[in-house]
Amino acid sequence: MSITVRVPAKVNVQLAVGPARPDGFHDLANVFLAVSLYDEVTATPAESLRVTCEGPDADRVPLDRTNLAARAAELLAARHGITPDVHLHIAKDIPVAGGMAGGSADGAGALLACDALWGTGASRAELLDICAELGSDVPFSLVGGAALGTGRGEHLTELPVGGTFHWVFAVADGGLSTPAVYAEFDRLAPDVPAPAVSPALLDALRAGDPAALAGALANDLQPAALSLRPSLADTLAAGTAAGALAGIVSGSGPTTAFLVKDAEAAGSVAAALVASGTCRTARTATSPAPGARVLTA
Ligand SMILES: C[C@](O)(CO)[C@H](O)COP(=O)(O)OP(=O)(O)OC[C@H]1O[C@@H](n2ccc(N)nc2=O)[C@H](O)[C@@H]1O
Ligand SMILES: Nc1ncnc2c1ncn2[C@@H]1O[C@H](COP(=O)(O)OP(=O)(O)OP(=O)(O)O)[C@@H](O)[C@H]1O
Repeated sequence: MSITVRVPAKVNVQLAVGPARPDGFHDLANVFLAVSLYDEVTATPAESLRVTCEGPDADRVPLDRTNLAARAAELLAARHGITPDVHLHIAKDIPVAGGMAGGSADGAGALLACDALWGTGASRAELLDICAELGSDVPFSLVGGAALGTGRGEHLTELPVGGTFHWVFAVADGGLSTPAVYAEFDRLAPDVPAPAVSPALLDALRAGDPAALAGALANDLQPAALSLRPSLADTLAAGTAAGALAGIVSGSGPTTAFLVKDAEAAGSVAAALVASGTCRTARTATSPAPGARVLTA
């Protein structure tokens, strides 16, 4: 028997970053929106813990115990006195190291798949607790939809969304290291206030109004990502010149996200971005998307 779980990528429509904390993390006001690009994680009983991966970026995904899917299986098994003898296969469609929480998606997906396979019956609260242990973005991968993340991003409050938003994602060559981007943020902005969520942004989400959301998009990590990868400014310029309502670096980058008015605009902006030569490829998607879901039982 196998269990397959589908998990979405995310974009941060607001990422307000506070000062570095004593534990090295930063307090955030992090407004997550799940988008319709998905990884699938399949869990199958095996002799021992094993991870495999397929997809265009599969060669950049670690297959050892550092993979967040493997770590999720180990954490759940340890809590329930089980040996994590499972084969986890990742069908990867989310850009790797792109600021779209691909590794986090696989962690949440493996957790849900192993819970179903082993019949551990973990409560939602226990699953969210394990997700937070795996990484700051992992609880949102489980929950999906739209949510405000506080603390280091792991404390979630679900948010209402009044319509469908259309996006184009420009995928860059190579990745950016999340810790390196936060370190560059500290270097560029050593004195920052406590992070606060924007009421205008919450209103735009609730109304499902793309023009209002475009005016409220904000990512405090964007200057740091641009400092480490100056060519991202060309990608942002190409997307807005092609008619996007707004462009922003997705999370810690280097993927850039463009909000567009409808599906037709998404197609033309994606084509223009590819033709501009400022990105490796462009993907279209919509939001909100559901969180981690079991597909087969
Ligand atoms: C940039 C975002 O993707 C926005 O959602 C997240 O804040 C990053 O979340 P993540 O990849 O799950 O990050 P984690 O695995 O928890 O942490 C990786 C590293 O990122 C930095 N980090 C992460 C989250 C946070 N609130 N403050 C930080 O400073 C720390 O250097 C940490 O060691
Ligand atoms: N299942 C996984 N898929 C992809 N990368 C993984 C996975 N598990 C661990 N990693 C490691 O994590 C690094 C970051 O990959 P990931 O795709 O999660 O980045 P990201 O989308 O920028 O994350 P975030 O948006 O949460 O900061 C990779 O370079 C890889 O070494």
